Parts: sequence; structure tokens; C-alpha cells
Amino acid sequence: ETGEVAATPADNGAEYLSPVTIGGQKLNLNFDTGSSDLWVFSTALTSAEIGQHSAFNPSKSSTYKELDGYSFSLSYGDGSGAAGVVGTDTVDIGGATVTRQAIELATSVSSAFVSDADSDGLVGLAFSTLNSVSPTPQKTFFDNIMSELAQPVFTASLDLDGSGTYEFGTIDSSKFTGDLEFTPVNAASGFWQFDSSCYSIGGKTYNRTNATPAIADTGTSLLLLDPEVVQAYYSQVPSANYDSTVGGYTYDCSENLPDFAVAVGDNYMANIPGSGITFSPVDSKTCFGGIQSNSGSDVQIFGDALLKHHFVVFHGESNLLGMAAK
Ligand SMILES: Cc1cc(CN)n(C)n1
Repeated sequence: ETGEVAATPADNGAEYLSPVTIGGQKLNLNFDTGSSDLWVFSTALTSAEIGQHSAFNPSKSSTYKELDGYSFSLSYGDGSGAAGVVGTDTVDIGGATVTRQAIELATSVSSAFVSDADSDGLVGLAFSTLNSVSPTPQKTFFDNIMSELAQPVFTASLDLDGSGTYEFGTIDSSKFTGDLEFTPVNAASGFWQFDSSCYSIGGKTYNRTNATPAIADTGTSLLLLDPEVVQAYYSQVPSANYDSTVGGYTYDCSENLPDFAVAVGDNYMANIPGSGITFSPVDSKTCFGGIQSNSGSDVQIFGDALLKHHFVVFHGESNLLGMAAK
């Protein structure tokens, strides 16, 4: 079995959304390799909360089964969150189908989700150990389908314009160039976590002895690195400075930015060309960088700002992360 689904740009350009069919109902969900819950807007929310979203209606699905007394509650690194009840239903992603997938129906969502009209929820693709369901954590879609897949993998090929594809069960060699380099993942963390102990700016490489581990996180827009790396990068950008009003480093959009690369394990340097560093405009002349600080937290988050320049393989059986240029 394999499945392929397109990722399309959300208006805000900060996330990638893909169509998922649950009990015959289609929702646009954010595939998130940095969390492990599949949750959706549900008709239990108020109409004000639902707004323009598609909301799953359990009473309209002939295959939905409530998990009586089960609940979930989530909060993400950006302060957003959701909570609600749990059931199972048939989930189809691009032709790959799980018949009794735990789905988490939101009865409350934070304001960030209400205002993000493009995302009807998330598909968590980190390890099931991080699933938030009580009293019994549930398995992710990938865990449930892995044994049915032609290969125990899923891949993310996210493009610069916010489009792209997620594929389950196959590694499409037409989607990358050069060698696919695999790195062992520390699955005990629950994340797709690996070491990252060097970086390069404008082609000059720096080794680090105190780097925090990194995770591959398709649900985060930016590249959130240890402060010393971020300061080193923006010290090479004359007009750059930390702007607390926007909460990050900004610079003149006219700058000729240096290339940046960061290690994924020991044998892959993931490069971002200088022309690909900017995340968004702040105003007519100021730009907000895709490289920002993790504020000294104990992990570096390799989000879409990095991943969209590469082809990424998540290998669930051997706990490996594959990276290739494209
Ligand atoms: C909703 C959401 C997901 C993630 C990354 N895992 N963030 C930071 N926010």
C-alpha cells in the first residue's frame, strides 16, 4: 500500500496543508512531524470557533466509534492548543487507509487555530509515545499503517511556494538529486531527533561542542537554532538586528544574505541559499529571517524554513532520517 497527497500553501505561507478523508468527510490538515496527535475541528465547537473551517461531524459518519471516557489536551511550542474527546474512524490519506484510527475531536481550540482558517487540525507524525490521549495514548496514523506500506517510510517534499507532497510507503527518487543520506534518530525523545554539531555561514564551517540536539518538525515554520548560531549568522548581515516588536531578527530586504548550512547528523549539511533565508516581509523595506533563536531551549527545531529546501525521508522501522538535495 502507498499513499500520496499534495501539500498546498496556506494563505499565511507558514504551513503546508493536505486533504485527509475521515469517515467520508474531507478536511485540510497540517502534517506535523513534531507532534503525535491527529485532531480535527469538530461540530462540538461553536459556530464562531468553526468559522470557515471544515469541522468533522461524528453523527454524519457511519464508521465513527466513540472511545467512551477518553480525552485529549494539547499545547504546542507556539502557545497554541486544543482539547476534546476521542473516537476511531476510517482515515484515508492519498489512498493509504487506516480503518480504526484514533481521531481527536476538538471541543475547544486556542485563538490561533480559530484565526488560521486554512488548517482544520493536525496529523501528528512524531512517535506515538508523545500522544496526549488519556487514559490510554493512541497510535499515530503512520504507526498504524506502517506494516501495510510497501516500505515503512513517509517522505516530505515541501516546495518554496508552499506546495509539495507527502508520500507514504515509497521513496520517489524523481523528487531528489544526489545521494540520500541517512542519520540515526533518537526515537526515545519521541521526536525525529538527531545531533547537529556544526554549521556554515557563507561557506565557512564552524564546529560546536555544546550544540543541543535537533528535531525535524514540519509543523514549525521557522528554523529555531541555539542563540550562538543565530547571532553568528546575523553578525554577517550589516542591517540585521533583533526587533522585539516582531519577536525576531529583521534586516533590510535589499541585503545580499550569506548561504547557511546546518548539520543533520554526521554526514549531511543541509543548506539554505542566501536567497532562501527570508521568511516574510515586515514592511516595504524590512524582512523577517527564517533563521531565529530557540531562546536557549534544549532542542533546535528544523522547521519548514530548512526542510522545504530538501527531500526528507522519515524511516519508521530503522528510526532513520534521510535527507537529499532537490
Ligand atoms: C500547531 C503547532 C505545531 C507545531 C510544531 N510541532 N507548532 C509550533 N505549532
